[in-house]
Amino acid sequence: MRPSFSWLKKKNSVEDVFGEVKPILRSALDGHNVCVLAYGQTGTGKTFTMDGTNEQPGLAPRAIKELFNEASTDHTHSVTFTMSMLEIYMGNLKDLLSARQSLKSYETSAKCNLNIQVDSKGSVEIEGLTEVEVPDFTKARWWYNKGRRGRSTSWTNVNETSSRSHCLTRITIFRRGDAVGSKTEVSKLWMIDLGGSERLLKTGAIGQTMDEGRAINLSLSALGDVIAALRRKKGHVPYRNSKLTQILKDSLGTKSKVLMLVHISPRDVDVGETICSLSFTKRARSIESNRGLTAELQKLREKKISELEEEMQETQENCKKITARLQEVECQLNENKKLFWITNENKHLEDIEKKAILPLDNLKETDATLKSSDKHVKVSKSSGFVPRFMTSTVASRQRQTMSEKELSAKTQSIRSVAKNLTHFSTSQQSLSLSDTRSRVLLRKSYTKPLRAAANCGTPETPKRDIKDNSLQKKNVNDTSSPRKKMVTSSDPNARAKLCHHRRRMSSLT
Ligand SMILES: Nc1ncnc2c1ncn2[C@@H]1O[C@H](COP(=O)(O)OP(=O)(O)OP(=O)(O)O)[C@@H](O)[C@H]1O
Repeated sequence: MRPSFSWLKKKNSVEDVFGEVKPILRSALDGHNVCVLAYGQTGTGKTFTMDGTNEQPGLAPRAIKELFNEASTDHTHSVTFTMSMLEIYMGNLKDLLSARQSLKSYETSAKCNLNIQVDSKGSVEIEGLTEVEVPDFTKARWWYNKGRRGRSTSWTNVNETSSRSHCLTRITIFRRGDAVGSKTEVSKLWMIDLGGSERLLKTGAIGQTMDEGRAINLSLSALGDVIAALRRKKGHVPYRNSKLTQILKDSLGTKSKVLMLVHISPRDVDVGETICSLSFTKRARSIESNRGLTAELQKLREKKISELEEEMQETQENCKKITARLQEVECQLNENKKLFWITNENKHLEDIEKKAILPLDNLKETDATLKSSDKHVKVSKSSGFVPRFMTSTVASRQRQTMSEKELSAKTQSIRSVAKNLTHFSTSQQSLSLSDTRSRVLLRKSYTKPLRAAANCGTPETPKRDIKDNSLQKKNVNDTSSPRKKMVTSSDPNARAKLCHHRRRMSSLT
């Protein structure tokens, strides 16, 4: 079950890895806050890399030793160190160097749930956390081993001694110049063994072990969010989303230096987790630091960033206002559209009403137009100025005669329909109907055939209309027959209204 680490031993011993860590320790001694993180899938050797063994010490003891070595070579400053160790277990802070740290239960331990404070300068401090002075490497190593023993571990499918928490070791460096009146510079070196990111199904974690795994995954994703915000140079960095990021607030920002060691598994079955780990660290790597910038340039850069942020906020507010105004205008437009349609509908109905009352006038106009076009054709023909290619052939003359015949048939049919309508409008006026809607319906049913006759291009349709209208004409003229035969409509509503009027009429006569 356990992955093989023989390849790691050969190619990357802890000593090789430490070679990469060394330069950043110098920065810590120079006054920068430094953070060394061991990140990766569970069981890939984070704890081993950080702690090591007695024979082969890990990065943390090596780093502490290196700090003492460097400090001893600095003859212009006096450097002292203090050390603290804590564990973030299920969102709680546990002081690993406290005298009572051996208590396993988090409820009974007084040194649990320590408060995180940020001072006016933005420096993070953990209230009540044990801070021991370490005069030399031997003492420091002793404290470190003590702290390690207090960590919470559990058995999982992947790791027999899986760390169920994040372990943070802090070395605070006090550096004071030998000159009289010189100030003490304080910087921090964090060495962090992060809990392993894990797929709960794979680790087979249940109960409390599963909750621990979930808590670790949550805080790792909070760390990912902070990294993403720093990378995008967002105004707001979500440090407060987890205890881990709250504690590291002053050591993960732009003024600090971060080194992340990624641990991956060599097994094929872990390729998914390996890709996740690598893409996480790729994002972390793309955070731009202020390295190489002078203090003046840094100030300018920060000023510019805050200006741009303000501008962005202003633009966003303007954008909101414009969107609201746009919505208002859209509402107004819809109302206007509705009004327009209502008005137009009424006008349309009025037009229909007018056309139905005066169909003969329109007909006369149509007739006159037809006659004038006839005249025009005759004039053009008699003038004799038609070019040769425009003179009609026998076939075209035949077509023209046929279309003239069709046109005259149409005119005849329109005239007969109009006559019927005149009859109808006269009788309708005499009816003195009170319901205007039924009047409109009646007119509609009569103007339909008229329009159909005028629009239809086929000669059959007018014929049918003529037939219908002649029948209606007959009914109108036939005084002996009852009036109900006079009007027919396909609309059942209109029929009902007509019956009503017919009853009224019969009561009158
Ligand atoms: N380079 C190595 N050489 C020899 N053994 C190793 C090496 N790295 C890890 N191991 C062994 O593999 C096992 C798992 O390693 P370790 O506990 O350090 O993993 P981890 O990533 O810290 O896991 P978790 O996240 O679950 O705490 C341990 O028994 C450890 O001794």
